[in-house]
Amino acid sequence: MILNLQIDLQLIDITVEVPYENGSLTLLKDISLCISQGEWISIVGKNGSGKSTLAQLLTGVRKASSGIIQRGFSGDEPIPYVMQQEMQWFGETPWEDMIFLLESRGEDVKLIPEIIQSALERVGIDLLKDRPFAEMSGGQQQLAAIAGCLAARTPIIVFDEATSMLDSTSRQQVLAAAKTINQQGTAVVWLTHHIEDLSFGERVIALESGKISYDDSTTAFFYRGSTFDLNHTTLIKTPCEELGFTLPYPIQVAHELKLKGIQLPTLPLTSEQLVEAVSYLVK
Ligand SMILES: Nc1ncnc2c1ncn2[C@@H]1O[C@H](COP(=O)(O)OP(=O)(O)OP(=O)(O)O)[C@@H](O)[C@H]1O
Repeated sequence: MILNLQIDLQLIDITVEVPYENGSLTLLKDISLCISQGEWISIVGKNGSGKSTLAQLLTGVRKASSGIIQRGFSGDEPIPYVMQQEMQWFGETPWEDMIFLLESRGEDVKLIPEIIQSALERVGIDLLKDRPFAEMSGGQQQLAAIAGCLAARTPIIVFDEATSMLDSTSRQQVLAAAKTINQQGTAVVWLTHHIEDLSFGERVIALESGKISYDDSTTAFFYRGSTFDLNHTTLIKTPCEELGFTLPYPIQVAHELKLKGIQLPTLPLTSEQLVEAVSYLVK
């Protein structure tokens, strides 16, 4: 595998077009972005904005019509792609799949069982190691995919609306497992239209009609530019609101407090962070 850990994965002026009726349809236009090793990037956009097309481009499932992709630290192996459904496996069970994955990456055969067992335990599905994927739930399959990445120490993984169909417990399990591999150094690209998911990463890229309309920090996405008049009418919207999404509840509360003249010591993204910021004020 060719890996250059110093170099970002770069998309430069990428356009994706498909044949449509008598001409062509542009799905992505002038996309330029860099992904660094170990980053967690959230890509957000409404239905049809081009998120899956971008995910397919990053994972190599789809080719660009024009532009350049420099794979940098992500190397030349296929990038794991976790979706709601129709995941691709090399074996019938997690154990078989991970054996294939590690052998194909040249891992020492004697160490493979221990590495797999440890990865399965870390994401909490060691008891399902011999269960056929066809008999596993969507969340269990996603955890199996994450265990594979953990075992193989893959440099990057792409999640495309992966948790949309999961109940809240499975969703939290998948997000926590994704955070584990990210902390271990795997870059995570998390595509979603669930605005609450964005608090897991520090950077947000927003897509609108196949173009990048925002690429900056998560905090700025929820707080930048927001000003109100005395009737609570928004004078300038945040990038999140500009995109047509409602601010998550803890962030709405922080904006309301600011409007009432109460400045929190930090800008919270989650309920837990809001509680912490308010507790600091009332100490
Ligand atoms: N092969 C194709 N031919 C014509 N239109 C296509 C094709 N593939 C995708 N599209 C259109 O391109 C747009 C972007 O699709 P894409 O699946 O990337 O969006 P998305 O942001 O992932 O949407 P969603 O959140 O609904 O999954 C959509 O309007 C879709 O209908």
